Amino acid sequence: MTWRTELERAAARLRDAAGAADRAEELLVRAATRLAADDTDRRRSELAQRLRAAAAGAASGWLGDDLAATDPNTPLWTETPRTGAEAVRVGTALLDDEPVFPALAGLLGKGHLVCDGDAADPRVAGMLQSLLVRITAAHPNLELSLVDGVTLGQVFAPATALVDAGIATTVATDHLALARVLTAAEKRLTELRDVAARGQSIADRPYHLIVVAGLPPEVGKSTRERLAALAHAGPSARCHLVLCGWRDLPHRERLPAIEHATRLECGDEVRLGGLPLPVVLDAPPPPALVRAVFASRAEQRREAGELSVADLVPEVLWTESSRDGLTTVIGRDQAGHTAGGDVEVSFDDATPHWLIGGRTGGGKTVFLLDVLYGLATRYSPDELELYLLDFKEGVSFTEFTPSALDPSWIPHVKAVGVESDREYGVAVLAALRAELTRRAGLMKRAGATRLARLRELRPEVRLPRIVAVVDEFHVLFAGNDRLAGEAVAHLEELARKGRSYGVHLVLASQTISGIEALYSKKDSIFGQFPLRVALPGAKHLLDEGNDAAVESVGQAVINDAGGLKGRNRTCRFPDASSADELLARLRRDLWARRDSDEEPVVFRGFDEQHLDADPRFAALAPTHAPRALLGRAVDVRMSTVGYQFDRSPGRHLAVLGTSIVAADVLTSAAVSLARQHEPGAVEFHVAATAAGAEELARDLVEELKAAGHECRELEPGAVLTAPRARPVYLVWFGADGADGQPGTLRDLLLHGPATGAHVIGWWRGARRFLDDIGGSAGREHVAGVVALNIAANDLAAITGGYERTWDARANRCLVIDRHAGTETLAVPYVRPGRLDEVVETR
Ligand SMILES: Nc1ncnc2c1ncn2[C@@H]1O[C@H](COP(=O)(O)OP(=O)(O)OP(=O)(O)O)[C@@H](O)[C@H]1O
Repeated sequence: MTWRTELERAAARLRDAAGAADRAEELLVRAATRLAADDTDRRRSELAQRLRAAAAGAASGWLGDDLAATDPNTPLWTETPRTGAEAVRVGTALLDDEPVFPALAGLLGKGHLVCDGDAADPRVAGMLQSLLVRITAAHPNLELSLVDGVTLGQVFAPATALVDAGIATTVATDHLALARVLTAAEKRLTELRDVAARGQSIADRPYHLIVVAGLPPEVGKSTRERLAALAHAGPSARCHLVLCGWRDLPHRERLPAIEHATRLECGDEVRLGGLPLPVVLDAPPPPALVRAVFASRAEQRREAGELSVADLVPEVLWTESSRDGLTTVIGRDQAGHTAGGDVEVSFDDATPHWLIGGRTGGGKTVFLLDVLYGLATRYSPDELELYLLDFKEGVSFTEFTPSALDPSWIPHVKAVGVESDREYGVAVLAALRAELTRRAGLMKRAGATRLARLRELRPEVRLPRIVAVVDEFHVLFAGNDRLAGEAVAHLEELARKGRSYGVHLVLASQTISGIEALYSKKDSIFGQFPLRVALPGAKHLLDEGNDAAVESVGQAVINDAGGLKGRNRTCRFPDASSADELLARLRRDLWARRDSDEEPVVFRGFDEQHLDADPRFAALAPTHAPRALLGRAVDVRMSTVGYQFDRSPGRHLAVLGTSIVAADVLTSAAVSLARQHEPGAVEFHVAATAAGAEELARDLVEELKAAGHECRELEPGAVLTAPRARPVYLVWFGADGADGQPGTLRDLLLHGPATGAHVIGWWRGARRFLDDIGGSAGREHVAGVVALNIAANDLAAITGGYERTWDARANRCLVIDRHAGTETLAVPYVRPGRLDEVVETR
């Protein structure tokens, strides 16, 4: 073959390989006719030059220049090369041992490069290193997976900076790690293909390049077939391979075909694709250049990739309308391990409710904080209200409430439960359900079928969308008791109707059983949560067969179709837990714009409640219907729980249980009653027959006297016989045994109220109390009971013998008013510091 034919063919191959050197052939033909036949050398060099120029057109700058001559300070490209620049230089074509033009292979955007030699061959190693520098310098948005089963990662050692910056994965050196690379690539591929199938463009997604410097020795048939399948499907999903060491071995079955590939054969001579000329592969680039390129790309990526909560909040606060839904940015798309576009999540007709799952420490709290700050900055409190419930130990939502250090709060937040009781959770759900009913009524009357329409018809009515977050929601179902039943009923109703009325639920759980609990309750509930957020360790959250998952904290799979395969989006969200200052600033900005000073109700299950801190105590004044204040109800507003005294028979109060908290309840009752009587109008008799209560009784006497009231301390033996000149409250610490005069006690219970005499007594033993009041026949004589640490069956005996579910626990009491027919779970008022002193026993 003459050199001319060779060059002509070379030009043709060059065009094929690079796809953009089509002018080369044309130039060649023109040159050949113009030049004299005997002017061989000149013609040859001119043709070679033209070929070089043509090759430069196909792969210029970082993709085609001689790296040995490239200045390390040459700027990296900041934009992905245009379509048509798919060629990259791998070496130089030789003619008569002279380098004539760059040898190019079509790679990103075109196909794969497959080489029979591996990185154990220094020629291949040099080429790979050079290729990596070229591609890294030319592509700002690239994902790399590196595999080296022959030099144990040595060939990629210079790329450590890329690994550190998350551009490349850790080099896989064995077949297991290779399998992981393939699994990740397959997932990414499926995800992108699904996006494309939905008609969305994937042109802005990063390329994924898998560079295999040599296959690990254990690689079997299935891995080879997976590689071939990836090669087949890869280019349409921006995935490309550089596959070295791909050669048939003796006594092994033949390798599967790799489609879309340019072949590189590394025998004595190196041949590239159909190029008829031998090729000398690129040598390793100068180390200074490698370092400069990798370090500056890594730096750029780190800067671009840093996601902050600031990226989630709008520049101007509260500009959005929630008429048709709520939408916020949660993070950046990440189909692999590099950053992409913003990912939005919504509460709207398509995704009215969300389900979030992930293991402990999987980032659930941080994800929720990101969402809540994103929403609270976009929508004003007239557009959005928040109810936040957390059933575990933790401080997740206290972030939104006033504290000793920072009096600000997020004005959208109506109620926050931290380590809430299930009862509190059920109360919040019940309140939301009542709101549904209210909205349903409004809609009916207005003739609207959608919230958006109702808002148009009744602009004067405040109708914010409501988002209720329930963290560790499965706690609600624990026990499978009456409360669990109520919780399920509320959740079902809210999930089913919330969409129409603008009430949205976010249920989160860190346990598999949490999700299963919901699933097993009723399929219908589970199906009402179309937006699924799978954090690391999430199980059973997505559809069977949808195995999308993330492993690193800070990432989430977001699926907007009830977990359906093909609707996953992998995203990265910022770490709100390391943005204290920013969050505090946002909170204060939002707070400064509030138009109401109503603080969120904060229910912390472990908090003591103090009478002095209750504004309703401060507001007490003399009245004809005095009410003893006893504690704060476990309800949405944490209402004050009281017990009213009037002249009807049985208006007495018995506090039952061995806990010293009973003494505090008595004190609160007496002190609050004292405020409701003019001094001199009533008398307080205080008796302490329970050991340990003397001091408390004395303190009470002091306090009542200081308030100007008549107050007598009664001695044992004279408690029931002391003369009563005017209406009297007998505050009795330790009434067990009725001071040896149960008959007198019964008489007082029966006739006292008519003359203004009421007993407020602490009985340590429930059975003793029952005996003292004359057994079950005397039940009606004491209408008020505060149950502390007494057993459910004892309480049942006192109140009427039916089955009850009282679950005695520290810092809770059950306030029963038999006349009013009410039973209220409450946190009793205690003396400050009381809970630090006592270890309650049942
Ligand atoms: N997006 C993120 N980027 C970086 N780190 C994060 C991110 N999200 C969470 N983390 C880290 O993980 C830690 C645990 O996160 P988080 O408290 O949200 O987990 P969790 O799932 O709520 O755990 P638990 O349920 O045990 O409270 C955080 O303190 C934070 O350091």
